[in-house]
Amino acid sequence: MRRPMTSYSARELALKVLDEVDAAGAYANIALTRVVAKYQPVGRERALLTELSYGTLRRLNTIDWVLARFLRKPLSSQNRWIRNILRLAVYQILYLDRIPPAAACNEAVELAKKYAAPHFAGFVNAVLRRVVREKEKISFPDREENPVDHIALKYSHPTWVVELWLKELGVEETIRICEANNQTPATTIRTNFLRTNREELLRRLKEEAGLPALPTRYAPEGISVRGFHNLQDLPAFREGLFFVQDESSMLVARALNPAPGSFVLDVCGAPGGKATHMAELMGDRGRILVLDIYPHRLALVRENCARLGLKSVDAVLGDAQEVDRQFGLAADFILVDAPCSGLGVLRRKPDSRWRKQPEQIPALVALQRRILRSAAAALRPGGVLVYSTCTVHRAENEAQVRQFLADHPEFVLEDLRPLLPCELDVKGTMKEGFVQLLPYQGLDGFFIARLRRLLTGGKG
Ligand SMILES: C[S@@+](CC[C@H](N)C(=O)[O-])C[C@H]1O[C@@H](n2cnc3c(N)ncnc32)[C@H](O)[C@@H]1O
Repeated sequence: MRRPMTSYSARELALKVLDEVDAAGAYANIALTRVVAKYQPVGRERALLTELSYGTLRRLNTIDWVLARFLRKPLSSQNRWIRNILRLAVYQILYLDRIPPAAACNEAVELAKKYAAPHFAGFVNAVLRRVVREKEKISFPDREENPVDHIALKYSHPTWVVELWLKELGVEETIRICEANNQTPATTIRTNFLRTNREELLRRLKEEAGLPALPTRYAPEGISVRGFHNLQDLPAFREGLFFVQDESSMLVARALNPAPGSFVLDVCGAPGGKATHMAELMGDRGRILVLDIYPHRLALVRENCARLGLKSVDAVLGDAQEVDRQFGLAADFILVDAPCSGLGVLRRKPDSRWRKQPEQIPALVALQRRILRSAAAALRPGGVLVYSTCTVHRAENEAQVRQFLADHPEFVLEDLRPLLPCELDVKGTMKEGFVQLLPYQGLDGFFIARLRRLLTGGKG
């Protein structure tokens, strides 16, 4: 067994992750990977490190609001090590029952001495002891009087995201989504049906790595793995037996359901999660052309195809807004897995909710509209187009598709019920041809719409 290189505790390593994110603007997953590579924590310490750093980042809004109650100077003007030491300790005090509050306080005091200066010890101790004493008395803004602040502070989400969901979904639904976004999601993998089957892969995962793995609920190729694991290090990964992918994402290829032997355009296709899935569903027969505007992401498509043993996928540099000029009426199936605001995958990336800005959205909506219009022109009459996003936002999803249909009478929505499990259909829209998947269903928040180009002219 690998031994830890150092005697750094999980809390100290979590502090290093928080500091990289706060001071250097690093992405949490990259900062965590760096810290793990350098200090090599193992087993429970490795799991606790992830829990502490990701948990603190997810709950940042709540933690900072709570701390502000106990500080005279704003948190933003505190010494940056002290700021993150306090955040880390408050996360443990408020959310981790298994860690005694005294242990969280004591270690915070030691970290303050080591990373800031010995004179901070008394201050850190006093603030945290007060948080422990008074935590039961903390009351959030009233839910009825001020639902935006109530949800943003209690469930730690940006105010603008809460406002958007409240307007579209109401209080109950918004709270359910925010709660789900604060849970650690399982990792899911997709069985490569061309090389193995799900039972066999489950057996290998158990035998080779002792992984607690279970079949996923909705996608017949999916396997859900709990806890932290270096899946990429497994022989089964290197042998191309699986691809790491969320279950929602697997359902997109199933909604398109391309026939073996057909020509498929995947116009925003890197790194090839859905393209490789489609190739597997097609028995690697036919041709799938993946476009993307980033060469380094296209290289990942090729790498994934090589590992999974797929020959029917080509990856080429191209702008999805211009496919109409290159492929007039040639494709049998088209996937538009559009760039989007990503509000459906906040549970996956703990710091992503704080990085997004509402000002970015109008340009995305306009880009999606141009991509859809251009892609549609490359579809043969009778062909099928699936539009998908990983967001929960009407303007990018249902409204985008409705606008497209208004502009393109030669397209109709097509019933998704024959293609996707009906238990997913919480809003009852699958018969109309689209579905909004939500994180509280246990998968990423995706939108999927299936459209068919009529054989002749328009509807009227
Ligand atoms: C949601 S991701 C696609 C994920 C991919 N379908 C998969 O399953 O692995 C959106 C992709 O669109 C690409 N993209 C953004 N603007 C584009 C454009 N104008 N033309 C083509 N691709 C674009 C991004 O680089 C990104 O890889």
